[in-house]
Amino acid sequence: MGIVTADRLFQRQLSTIMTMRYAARILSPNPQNTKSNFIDKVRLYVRGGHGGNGKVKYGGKGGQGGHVYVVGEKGATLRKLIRKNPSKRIQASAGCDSTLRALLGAPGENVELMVPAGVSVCLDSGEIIGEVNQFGDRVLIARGGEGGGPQNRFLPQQGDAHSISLDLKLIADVGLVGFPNAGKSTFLKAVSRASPKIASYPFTTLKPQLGIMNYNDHRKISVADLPGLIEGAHYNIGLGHSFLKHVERTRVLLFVVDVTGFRLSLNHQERSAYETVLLLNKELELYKEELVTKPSLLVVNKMDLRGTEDIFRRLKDQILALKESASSIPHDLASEEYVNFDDIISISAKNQENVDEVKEKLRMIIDRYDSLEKEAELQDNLEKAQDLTKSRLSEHTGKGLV
Ligand SMILES: Nc1nc2c(ncn2[C@@H]2O[C@H](COP(=O)(O)OP(=O)(O)OP(=O)(O)O)[C@@H](O)[C@H]2O)c(=O)[nH]1
Repeated sequence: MGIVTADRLFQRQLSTIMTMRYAARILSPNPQNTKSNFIDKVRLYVRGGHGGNGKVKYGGKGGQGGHVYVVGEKGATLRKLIRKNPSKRIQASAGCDSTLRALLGAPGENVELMVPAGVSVCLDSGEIIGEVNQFGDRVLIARGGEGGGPQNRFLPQQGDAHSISLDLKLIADVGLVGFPNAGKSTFLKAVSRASPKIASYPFTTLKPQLGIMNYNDHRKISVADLPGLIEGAHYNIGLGHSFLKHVERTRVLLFVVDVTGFRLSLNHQERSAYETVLLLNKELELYKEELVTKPSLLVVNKMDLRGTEDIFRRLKDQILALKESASSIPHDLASEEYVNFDDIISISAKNQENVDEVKEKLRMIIDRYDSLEKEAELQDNLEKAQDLTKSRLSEHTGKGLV
Protein backbone atom coordinates (compact mmCIF):
# COMPACT_ATOMS: atom_id res chain seq x y z
CA MET A 1 0.00 0.00 0.00
CA GLY A 2 2.74 2.39 1.10
CA ILE A 3 4.82 1.55 -1.96
CA VAL A 4 1.91 2.38 -4.29
CA THR A 5 1.30 5.75 -2.58
CA ALA A 6 4.93 6.81 -2.75
CA ASP A 7 5.17 5.59 -6.33
CA ARG A 8 2.06 7.51 -7.36
CA LEU A 9 3.30 10.62 -5.63
CA PHE A 10 6.58 10.34 -7.48
CA GLN A 11 4.84 9.74 -10.84
CA ARG A 12 2.60 12.75 -10.32
CA GLN A 13 5.50 15.00 -9.40
CA LEU A 14 7.56 13.70 -12.30
CA SER A 15 4.74 14.49 -14.71
CA THR A 16 4.49 18.04 -13.24
CA ILE A 17 8.21 18.48 -13.81
CA MET A 18 7.97 17.20 -17.39
CA THR A 19 5.07 19.57 -18.13
CA MET A 20 7.08 22.49 -16.72
CA ARG A 21 10.14 21.45 -18.74
CA TYR A 22 8.04 21.36 -21.87
CA ALA A 23 6.53 24.77 -21.10
CA ALA A 24 10.01 26.15 -20.43
CA ARG A 25 11.17 24.79 -23.78
CA ILE A 26 8.39 26.31 -25.83
CA LEU A 27 8.90 29.62 -24.12
CA SER A 28 12.64 29.53 -24.50
CA PRO A 29 13.83 32.36 -26.73
CA ASN A 30 15.77 32.03 -29.92
CA PRO A 31 19.50 32.81 -29.57
CA GLN A 32 19.21 36.41 -30.71
CA ASN A 33 16.80 37.07 -27.87
CA THR A 34 19.08 35.96 -25.09
CA LYS A 35 21.36 38.97 -24.96
CA SER A 36 19.84 40.83 -22.04
CA ASN A 37 21.57 39.94 -18.81
CA PHE A 38 19.79 42.55 -16.82
CA ILE A 39 18.06 41.01 -13.83
CA ASP A 40 15.15 42.73 -12.12
CA LYS A 41 13.69 39.79 -10.20
CA VAL A 42 15.38 37.18 -8.05
CA ARG A 43 13.89 34.33 -6.06
CA LEU A 44 15.87 33.03 -3.10
CA TYR A 45 15.47 30.44 -0.40
CA VAL A 46 16.51 32.01 2.90
CA ARG A 47 16.98 30.46 6.31
CA GLY A 48 17.89 32.01 9.65
CA GLY A 49 20.50 30.19 11.77
CA HIS A 50 19.49 27.57 14.32
CA GLY A 51 19.62 28.63 17.99
CA GLY A 52 22.52 27.19 20.03
CA ASN A 53 22.00 24.58 22.73
CA GLY A 54 21.67 25.71 26.32
CA LYS A 55 23.39 24.08 29.28
CA VAL A 56 20.67 22.60 31.37
CA LYS A 57 22.74 21.88 34.45
CA TYR A 58 24.01 25.47 34.80
CA GLY A 59 21.08 27.33 33.27
CA GLY A 60 23.31 28.40 30.33
CA LYS A 61 21.68 29.92 27.27
CA GLY A 62 22.56 28.99 23.68
CA GLY A 63 23.34 31.80 21.22
CA GLN A 64 20.71 33.33 18.98
CA GLY A 65 20.86 32.02 15.36
CA GLY A 66 22.04 34.56 12.77
CA HIS A 67 19.44 36.61 10.85
CA VAL A 68 19.26 37.21 7.10
CA TYR A 69 18.79 40.81 5.95
CA VAL A 70 18.39 42.61 2.64
CA VAL A 71 20.33 45.88 2.68
CA GLY A 72 20.38 48.77 0.16
CA GLU A 73 23.89 49.49 -1.10
CA LYS A 74 25.21 51.88 -3.71
CA GLY A 75 26.50 50.01 -6.74
CA ALA A 76 24.70 46.78 -5.83
CA THR A 77 22.74 44.90 -8.50
CA LEU A 78 20.60 41.79 -8.44
CA ARG A 79 22.95 40.26 -10.99
CA LYS A 80 25.90 40.67 -8.62
CA LEU A 81 23.82 39.13 -5.83
CA ILE A 82 23.19 36.02 -7.96
CA ARG A 83 26.83 35.83 -9.00
CA LYS A 84 27.79 35.81 -5.34
CA ASN A 85 25.11 33.28 -4.39
CA PRO A 86 24.65 31.04 -7.44
CA SER A 87 22.76 28.35 -5.49
CA LYS A 88 20.17 30.98 -4.49
CA ARG A 89 20.09 29.39 -1.03
CA ILE A 90 21.08 31.63 1.81
CA GLN A 91 21.62 30.36 5.31
CA ALA A 92 22.78 32.35 8.34
CA SER A 93 25.01 30.54 10.82
CA ALA A 94 23.80 28.82 13.99
CA GLY A 95 24.17 30.32 17.45
CA CYS A 96 26.96 28.81 19.56
CA ASP A 97 26.15 26.30 22.27
CA SER A 98 26.37 27.36 25.87
CA THR A 99 29.50 25.91 27.48
CA LEU A 100 31.00 25.89 30.91
CA ARG A 101 33.41 28.65 29.83
CA ALA A 102 30.75 30.70 28.08
CA LEU A 103 27.36 30.06 29.60
CA LEU A 104 25.87 32.62 27.21
CA GLY A 105 26.52 31.13 23.75
CA ALA A 106 27.68 33.64 21.09
CA PRO A 107 25.07 34.58 18.47
CA GLY A 108 25.38 33.21 14.92
CA GLU A 109 26.66 35.53 12.21
CA ASN A 110 24.06 37.53 10.28
CA VAL A 111 23.97 37.46 6.49
CA GLU A 112 23.42 40.72 4.58
CA LEU A 113 22.29 40.57 0.96
CA MET A 114 23.20 43.78 -0.84
CA VAL A 115 20.62 45.13 -3.27
CA PRO A 116 20.10 48.39 -5.20
CA ALA A 117 17.59 50.98 -3.99
CA GLY A 118 14.05 50.40 -5.23
CA VAL A 119 13.65 46.74 -4.32
CA SER A 120 10.59 45.17 -2.74
CA VAL A 121 10.78 41.89 -0.83
CA CYS A 122 7.80 39.55 -1.34
CA LEU A 123 6.80 36.17 0.01
CA ASP A 124 5.50 33.50 -2.39
CA SER A 125 1.98 34.46 -1.30
CA GLY A 126 2.61 37.90 -2.84
CA GLU A 127 2.72 39.61 0.57
CA ILE A 128 5.33 42.39 0.63
CA ILE A 129 7.41 42.05 3.78
CA GLY A 130 9.59 45.09 3.23
CA GLU A 131 11.11 47.57 0.82
CA VAL A 132 14.56 48.97 0.23
CA ASN A 133 13.97 52.49 -1.02
CA GLN A 134 17.35 54.02 -0.34
CA PHE A 135 20.89 53.03 0.45
CA GLY A 136 21.21 51.80 4.01
CA ASP A 137 17.59 50.55 4.27
CA ARG A 138 17.55 47.15 5.94
CA VAL A 139 14.82 44.50 5.85
CA LEU A 140 14.87 41.40 8.04
CA ILE A 141 13.91 38.48 5.79
CA ALA A 142 14.66 35.43 7.94
CA ARG A 143 14.97 35.58 11.71
CA GLY A 144 17.45 33.28 13.43
CA GLY A 145 16.13 30.82 16.02
CA GLU A 146 16.31 31.56 19.72
CA GLY A 147 19.00 29.70 21.65
CA GLY A 148 17.95 27.01 24.14
CA GLY A 149 17.69 28.20 27.74
CA PRO A 150 15.50 28.33 30.82
CA GLN A 151 12.91 30.43 28.95
CA ASN A 152 12.16 27.66 26.41
CA ARG A 153 12.90 24.55 28.47
CA PHE A 154 16.31 24.37 26.79
CA LEU A 155 14.82 23.66 23.38
CA PRO A 156 16.73 25.75 20.81
CA GLN A 157 14.53 27.09 18.00
CA GLN A 158 15.01 26.69 14.26
CA GLY A 159 15.45 29.83 12.18
CA ASP A 160 12.69 31.08 9.84
CA ALA A 161 12.88 29.48 6.40
CA HIS A 162 11.02 30.50 3.27
CA SER A 163 11.34 31.56 -0.33
CA ILE A 164 11.34 35.26 -1.10
CA SER A 165 11.40 37.34 -4.26
CA LEU A 166 13.42 40.51 -4.66
CA ASP A 167 11.75 42.72 -7.24
CA LEU A 168 13.24 45.86 -8.67
CA LYS A 169 10.31 48.28 -8.73
CA LEU A 170 9.97 49.67 -12.21
CA ILE A 171 8.90 53.22 -12.88
CA ALA A 172 8.08 52.47 -16.51
CA ASP A 173 8.45 49.85 -19.21
CA VAL A 174 10.52 52.10 -21.44
CA GLY A 175 13.07 54.74 -20.41
CA LEU A 176 14.15 57.45 -22.84
CA VAL A 177 17.89 57.99 -22.70
CA GLY A 178 19.55 60.87 -24.50
CA PHE A 179 21.41 64.13 -24.11
CA PRO A 180 19.40 67.32 -23.71
CA ASN A 181 17.59 68.60 -26.80
CA ALA A 182 17.65 65.23 -28.59
CA GLY A 183 13.87 65.33 -28.87
CA LYS A 184 12.83 62.93 -26.08
CA SER A 185 9.91 65.07 -24.93
CA THR A 186 8.78 65.56 -28.52
CA PHE A 187 8.90 61.79 -29.06
CA LEU A 188 6.94 61.14 -25.86
CA LYS A 189 4.31 63.60 -26.97
CA ALA A 190 4.13 61.94 -30.39
CA VAL A 191 3.50 58.46 -28.99
CA SER A 192 1.39 59.22 -25.94
CA ARG A 193 -0.97 61.76 -24.53
CA ALA A 194 1.67 63.17 -22.19
CA SER A 195 2.28 66.85 -22.60
CA PRO A 196 5.89 67.38 -21.56
CA LYS A 197 7.49 70.81 -21.76
CA ILE A 198 9.36 71.26 -25.03
CA ALA A 199 11.91 73.99 -25.59
CA SER A 200 15.03 74.54 -27.63
CA TYR A 201 17.24 74.78 -24.58
CA PRO A 202 18.62 71.89 -22.56
CA PHE A 203 17.19 70.51 -19.30
CA THR A 204 13.59 71.32 -20.08
CA THR A 205 12.79 67.97 -18.50
CA LEU A 206 13.70 67.99 -14.85
CA LYS A 207 11.62 65.16 -13.44
CA PRO A 208 10.76 61.88 -15.16
CA GLN A 209 7.68 62.53 -17.22
CA LEU A 210 5.46 59.53 -17.75
CA GLY A 211 3.40 58.78 -20.84
CA ILE A 212 1.35 55.76 -21.85
CA MET A 213 1.49 54.33 -25.36
CA ASN A 214 -1.87 52.85 -26.30
CA TYR A 215 -2.19 50.09 -28.90
CA ASN A 216 -5.20 49.11 -30.99
CA ASP A 217 -5.76 45.94 -28.95
CA HIS A 218 -5.87 48.01 -25.71
CA ARG A 219 -2.34 47.05 -24.73
CA LYS A 220 -0.61 49.83 -22.78
CA ILE A 221 3.11 50.41 -22.40
CA SER A 222 4.50 53.12 -20.14
CA VAL A 223 7.34 55.41 -21.21
CA ALA A 224 9.40 57.65 -18.94
CA ASP A 225 11.16 60.69 -20.33
CA LEU A 226 14.13 60.93 -18.01
CA PRO A 227 15.89 64.17 -17.14
CA GLY A 228 18.70 65.12 -19.51
CA LEU A 229 21.93 63.22 -19.22
CA ILE A 230 25.25 64.91 -19.95
CA GLU A 231 28.89 63.87 -20.10
CA GLY A 232 30.13 63.27 -16.58
CA ALA A 233 26.73 62.23 -15.19
CA HIS A 234 28.34 59.24 -13.51
CA TYR A 235 30.40 61.76 -11.47
CA ASN A 236 27.03 63.25 -10.58
CA ILE A 237 27.54 66.19 -12.94
CA GLY A 238 24.33 67.78 -14.23
CA LEU A 239 21.40 65.77 -12.99
CA GLY A 240 23.78 62.82 -12.77
CA HIS A 241 22.75 60.09 -10.44
CA SER A 242 19.18 61.25 -10.07
CA PHE A 243 18.88 60.50 -13.78
CA LEU A 244 20.86 57.26 -13.78
CA LYS A 245 18.95 55.70 -10.91
CA HIS A 246 15.74 56.04 -12.95
CA VAL A 247 17.32 54.32 -15.96
CA GLU A 248 17.88 51.26 -13.82
CA ARG A 249 14.20 51.00 -13.10
CA THR A 250 12.88 50.65 -16.64
CA ARG A 251 12.73 47.42 -18.62
CA VAL A 252 13.82 48.66 -22.03
CA LEU A 253 16.00 51.65 -22.93
CA LEU A 254 15.17 53.82 -25.90
CA PHE A 255 18.25 55.83 -26.85
CA VAL A 256 17.29 59.06 -28.59
CA VAL A 257 20.04 60.95 -30.43
CA ASP A 258 19.95 64.07 -32.54
CA VAL A 259 21.23 63.15 -36.01
CA THR A 260 23.10 66.47 -36.16
CA GLY A 261 24.95 65.73 -32.92
CA PHE A 262 25.08 67.53 -29.61
CA ARG A 263 26.83 70.41 -27.93
CA LEU A 264 25.94 71.33 -24.37
CA SER A 265 27.33 74.86 -24.58
CA LEU A 266 30.00 76.88 -26.37
CA ASN A 267 32.45 75.75 -23.68
CA HIS A 268 31.83 72.14 -24.57
CA GLN A 269 33.13 70.09 -27.44
CA GLU A 270 30.81 69.46 -30.34
CA ARG A 271 29.82 65.79 -30.56
CA SER A 272 28.58 63.91 -33.63
CA ALA A 273 25.59 61.56 -33.39
CA TYR A 274 28.01 58.60 -33.29
CA GLU A 275 30.04 60.19 -30.48
CA THR A 276 26.79 60.89 -28.67
CA VAL A 277 25.87 57.19 -28.74
CA LEU A 278 29.35 56.27 -27.47
CA LEU A 279 29.13 58.83 -24.67
CA LEU A 280 25.68 57.66 -23.59
CA ASN A 281 27.02 54.10 -23.51
CA LYS A 282 29.99 55.21 -21.43
CA GLU A 283 27.91 57.17 -18.93
CA LEU A 284 25.61 54.20 -18.35
CA GLU A 285 28.48 51.76 -18.02
CA LEU A 286 30.44 53.95 -15.61
CA TYR A 287 27.41 54.24 -13.37
CA LYS A 288 26.57 50.51 -13.48
CA GLU A 289 28.05 48.19 -16.07
CA GLU A 290 24.89 46.09 -16.06
CA LEU A 291 22.88 48.93 -17.62
CA VAL A 292 24.49 48.38 -21.03
CA THR A 293 23.10 44.85 -21.08
CA LYS A 294 19.50 46.04 -20.94
CA PRO A 295 17.36 45.50 -24.02
CA SER A 296 17.78 48.69 -26.05
CA LEU A 297 16.63 50.39 -29.20
CA LEU A 298 18.28 53.37 -30.89
CA VAL A 299 16.28 56.12 -32.55
CA VAL A 300 18.02 58.79 -34.55
CA ASN A 301 15.86 61.90 -34.48
CA LYS A 302 15.41 65.09 -36.53
CA MET A 303 15.63 63.26 -39.84
CA ASP A 304 13.43 65.97 -41.36
CA LEU A 305 16.50 68.23 -41.44
CA ARG A 306 18.30 68.50 -44.75
CA GLY A 307 21.32 66.32 -45.54
CA THR A 308 20.68 63.91 -42.67
CA GLU A 309 20.21 60.72 -44.75
CA ASP A 310 23.95 60.35 -45.33
CA ILE A 311 24.75 60.98 -41.67
CA PHE A 312 22.22 58.33 -40.67
CA ARG A 313 23.62 55.75 -43.10
CA ARG A 314 27.15 56.34 -41.84
CA LEU A 315 26.03 56.25 -38.23
CA LYS A 316 24.24 52.94 -38.73
CA ASP A 317 27.33 51.41 -40.33
CA GLN A 318 29.53 52.70 -37.52
CA ILE A 319 27.23 51.27 -34.83
CA LEU A 320 26.93 47.91 -36.57
CA ALA A 321 30.74 47.73 -36.81
CA LEU A 322 31.20 48.91 -33.22
CA LYS A 323 32.49 45.65 -31.79
CA GLU A 324 35.12 45.19 -34.52
CA SER A 325 36.28 48.81 -34.34
CA ALA A 326 36.20 49.03 -30.53
CA SER A 327 39.98 49.08 -30.18
CA SER A 328 40.27 52.22 -32.34
CA ILE A 329 37.75 54.26 -30.34
CA PRO A 330 39.47 57.14 -28.46
CA HIS A 331 39.79 56.57 -24.74
CA ASP A 332 37.42 59.41 -23.74
CA LEU A 333 34.62 57.77 -25.73
CA ALA A 334 35.40 54.08 -25.25
CA SER A 335 33.54 51.62 -22.99
CA GLU A 336 34.32 48.09 -21.88
CA GLU A 337 31.09 46.76 -23.31
CA TYR A 338 28.73 48.19 -25.91
CA VAL A 339 24.94 48.18 -26.01
CA ASN A 340 23.62 45.63 -28.46
CA PHE A 341 20.81 47.60 -30.08
CA ASP A 342 17.83 45.59 -31.20
CA ASP A 343 17.38 48.00 -34.07
CA ILE A 344 18.38 51.45 -35.25
CA ILE A 345 15.47 53.51 -36.54
CA SER A 346 15.48 56.98 -38.09
CA ILE A 347 12.58 59.22 -37.11
CA SER A 348 11.29 62.72 -37.06
CA ALA A 349 9.51 63.08 -33.74
CA LYS A 350 8.39 66.56 -34.75
CA ASN A 351 6.69 65.33 -37.95
CA GLN A 352 5.68 62.02 -36.37
CA GLU A 353 7.58 60.09 -39.02
CA ASN A 354 8.40 56.45 -38.20
CA VAL A 355 7.24 56.85 -34.60
CA ASP A 356 4.67 54.05 -35.06
CA GLU A 357 7.46 51.73 -36.16
CA VAL A 358 9.31 52.53 -32.94
CA LYS A 359 6.14 51.91 -30.96
CA GLU A 360 5.69 48.46 -32.53
CA LYS A 361 9.33 47.55 -32.08
CA LEU A 362 9.18 48.48 -28.39
CA ARG A 363 6.18 46.25 -27.96
CA MET A 364 8.00 43.34 -29.58
CA ILE A 365 11.00 43.77 -27.31
CA ILE A 366 8.83 43.95 -24.20
CA ASP A 367 6.87 40.84 -25.21
CA ARG A 368 10.09 38.95 -25.67
CA TYR A 369 11.33 40.21 -22.33
CA ASP A 370 8.09 39.00 -20.71
CA SER A 371 8.54 35.51 -22.14
CA LEU A 372 12.11 35.43 -20.81
CA GLU A 373 10.80 36.36 -17.37
CA LYS A 374 8.15 33.66 -17.56
CA GLU A 375 10.80 31.16 -18.51
CA ALA A 376 12.90 32.14 -15.49
CA GLU A 377 9.82 31.81 -13.27
CA LEU A 378 9.10 28.35 -14.70
CA GLN A 379 12.69 27.37 -14.10
CA ASP A 380 12.36 28.48 -10.48
CA ASN A 381 9.14 26.50 -10.08
CA LEU A 382 10.79 23.52 -11.68
CA GLU A 383 13.65 23.66 -9.19
CA LYS A 384 11.15 24.06 -6.37
CA ALA A 385 9.17 21.00 -7.54
CA GLN A 386 12.36 18.97 -7.87
CA ASP A 387 13.40 19.93 -4.33
CA LEU A 388 9.96 19.03 -3.03
CA THR A 389 10.04 15.68 -4.80
CA LYS A 390 13.46 14.92 -3.40
CA SER A 391 12.50 15.84 0.16
CA ARG A 392 9.20 13.87 -0.04
CA LEU A 393 11.00 10.86 -1.41
CA SER A 394 13.61 10.99 1.32
CA GLU A 395 10.77 11.32 3.87
CA HIS A 396 9.15 8.20 2.44
CA THR A 397 12.47 6.41 2.32
CA GLY A 398 12.96 7.32 5.97
CA LYS A 399 9.57 5.81 6.82
CA GLY A 400 10.44 2.66 4.87
CA LEU A 401 7.73 3.27 2.28
CA VAL A 402 9.93 2.77 -0.75
N1 LIG B 1 13.74 69.50 -36.70
C1 LIG B 1 13.36 68.78 -35.66
N2 LIG B 1 13.38 69.30 -34.43
C2 LIG B 1 12.97 68.53 -33.40
C3 LIG B 1 12.53 67.20 -33.57
N3 LIG B 1 12.22 66.70 -32.36
C4 LIG B 1 12.45 67.68 -31.48
N4 LIG B 1 12.88 68.79 -32.07
C5 LIG B 1 13.23 70.08 -31.46
O1 LIG B 1 14.35 69.89 -30.62
C6 LIG B 1 14.23 70.72 -29.47
C7 LIG B 1 14.35 69.87 -28.20
O2 LIG B 1 13.28 68.97 -28.13
P1 LIG B 1 12.82 68.27 -26.78
O3 LIG B 1 11.77 67.28 -27.16
O4 LIG B 1 12.49 69.27 -25.73
O5 LIG B 1 14.19 67.58 -26.36
P2 LIG B 1 14.53 66.74 -25.02
O6 LIG B 1 15.46 65.67 -25.44
O7 LIG B 1 13.29 66.31 -24.34
O8 LIG B 1 15.31 67.80 -24.14
P3 LIG B 1 15.50 67.85 -22.52
O9 LIG B 1 14.16 68.07 -21.92
O10 LIG B 1 16.39 69.02 -22.33
O11 LIG B 1 16.11 66.57 -22.06
C8 LIG B 1 12.90 71.44 -29.59
O12 LIG B 1 13.11 72.71 -30.17
C9 LIG B 1 12.11 70.56 -30.55
O13 LIG B 1 11.12 71.28 -31.28
C10 LIG B 1 12.51 66.68 -34.92
O14 LIG B 1 12.13 65.54 -35.17
N5 LIG B 1 12.92 67.52 -35.90
